[in-house]
Amino acid sequence: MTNSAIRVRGLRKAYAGVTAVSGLDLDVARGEVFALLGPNGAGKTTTVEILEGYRRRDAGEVSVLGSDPARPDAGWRARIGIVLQSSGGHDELSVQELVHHFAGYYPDARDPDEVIAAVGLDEKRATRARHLSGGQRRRLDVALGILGNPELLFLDEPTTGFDPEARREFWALITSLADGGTTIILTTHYLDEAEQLAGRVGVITGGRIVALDTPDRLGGRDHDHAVVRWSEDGLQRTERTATPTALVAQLAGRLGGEVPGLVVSRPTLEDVYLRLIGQPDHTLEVVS
Ligand SMILES: Nc1ncnc2c1ncn2[C@@H]1O[C@H](COP(=O)(O)OP(=O)(O)OP(=O)(O)O)[C@@H](O)[C@H]1O
Repeated sequence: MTNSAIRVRGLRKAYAGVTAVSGLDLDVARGEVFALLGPNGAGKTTTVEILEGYRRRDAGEVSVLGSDPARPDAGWRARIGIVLQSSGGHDELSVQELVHHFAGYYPDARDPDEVIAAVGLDEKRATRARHLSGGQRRRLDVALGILGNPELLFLDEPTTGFDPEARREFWALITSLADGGTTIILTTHYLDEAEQLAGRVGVITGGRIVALDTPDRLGGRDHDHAVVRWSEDGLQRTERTATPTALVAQLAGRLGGEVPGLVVSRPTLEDVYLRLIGQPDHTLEVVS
């Protein structure tokens, strides 16, 4: 068995003249949690749908769990879990009924009751799907996505609409799946979510990957200069420097000890991401 979960070379897809994916290459190893980031319309969903076997490509080579998703068979499908951006249906069934019902479709299903507990819906087992809150409905989607014990799980913007506590609980669930060896492809607009969950992130814009690395190294983030802010003579000062420690020591000497209003910051994943997709850097804009 190869160590590759996903291998993509030169993937292309256009819709009636609109290029959605334009020569995308990607490798994801088994056991990785990989986040795909990018602005609206970048080509994430198109790429993921091609990987899932739900959309035809125009050109390129694609292998997912060793098979071409353009020719999916039931055995391959059963090895893949999908949590779509929006879901619905079966609204009159209870959580328990739904999860037990869908478990019957998989050759190697997890225990439905354990799955309900794992997504934190134990207290809602008897509740009809249409009476769940948005965040609870999303948990149910995840329950249905992991029910077949997939080797590869696609999560499309999984925590949209979650409250902060629910997001943390969801992250813990995803981490436990990853610890158990599930390969996870996550698309998200939440940079903190990518940073928390993903071993590597790929930034896609204009239908191709423009940067790919671990969250702490993306776009040269680990070598980026620090921004030092402080107050002096009634003014807010800001300086970007490769040697923040030396600058702070110099300021402490000049200002006679404590440096008023001192903040030293490195670019966040969001700063780097915005730079990569061509948005202006605002980190130096606060000088007054
Ligand atoms: N079914 C379709 N028919 C025509 N054009 C489409 C179709 N689906 C997507 N597109 C276009 O393809 C491009 C890529 O869309 P895609 O949905 O893959 O982007 P995305 O990165 O997933 O965006 P978002 O973050 O908004 O979900 C966009 O310009 C979009 O308008």
